[in-house]
Amino acid sequence: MESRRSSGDMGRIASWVKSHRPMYDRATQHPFVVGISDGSVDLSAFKRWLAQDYIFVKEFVPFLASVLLKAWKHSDDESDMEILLGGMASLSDELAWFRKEASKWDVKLVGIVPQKANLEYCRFLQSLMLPEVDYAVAITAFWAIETVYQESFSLCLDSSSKTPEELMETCQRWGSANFGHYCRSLQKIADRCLEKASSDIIRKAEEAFVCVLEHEFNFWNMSCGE
Ligand SMILES: Cc1ncc(CN)c(N)n1
Repeated sequence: MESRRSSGDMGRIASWVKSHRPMYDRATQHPFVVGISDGSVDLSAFKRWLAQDYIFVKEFVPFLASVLLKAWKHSDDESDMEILLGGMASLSDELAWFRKEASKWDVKLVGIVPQKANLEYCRFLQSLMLPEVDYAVAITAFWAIETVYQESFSLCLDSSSKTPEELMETCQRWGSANFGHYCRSLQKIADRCLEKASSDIIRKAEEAFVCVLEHEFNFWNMSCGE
């Protein structure tokens, strides 16, 4: 994949969102999410997503720990640690929320087998945890993973959406303005790291971004039962 220079005042991340727009939209406006926002979602798909995402989030914790470790070792800005620690605290909250939500929907979380798309996504996370993966690459992937959920679930909070009341809490968790602010902080960190990165690291970060979009799309498809 060719690495492009970011154009004008646009940061590297915004330029990638622009140049990969079709893939970005495919990941952030998936029929699963559109179904939540227009009220047509199949509740069995929602329950499948809930159980599979719980498995994913459990894997996401060590991934974020590896990003934190990289920030501690390589970041030149102390506020990165603060932002990432805040992210770790919300993951702890998120896991508790999954358990509560699962009991509300009568979804079993124990003994659930991860499906293929989930396994592949978790394997990708594990590959990014390796110490040789640069901080700029890992933080770009982290930003992308959080942002896909932010963009997706914020769709369901639009004034024109018909999101069912019982799914509003799910949508607020990732679609809220607060979570949006957090994602923009991650984007700033990623842009700052990429500004100083070599062309090889920039190329790897762009590849990681594209891989996240692909995995997120597959994850939604899996949730729909495809
Ligand atoms: C698959 C997936 N992608 C992103 C997120 C947001 N942390 C999540 N919970 N699950």
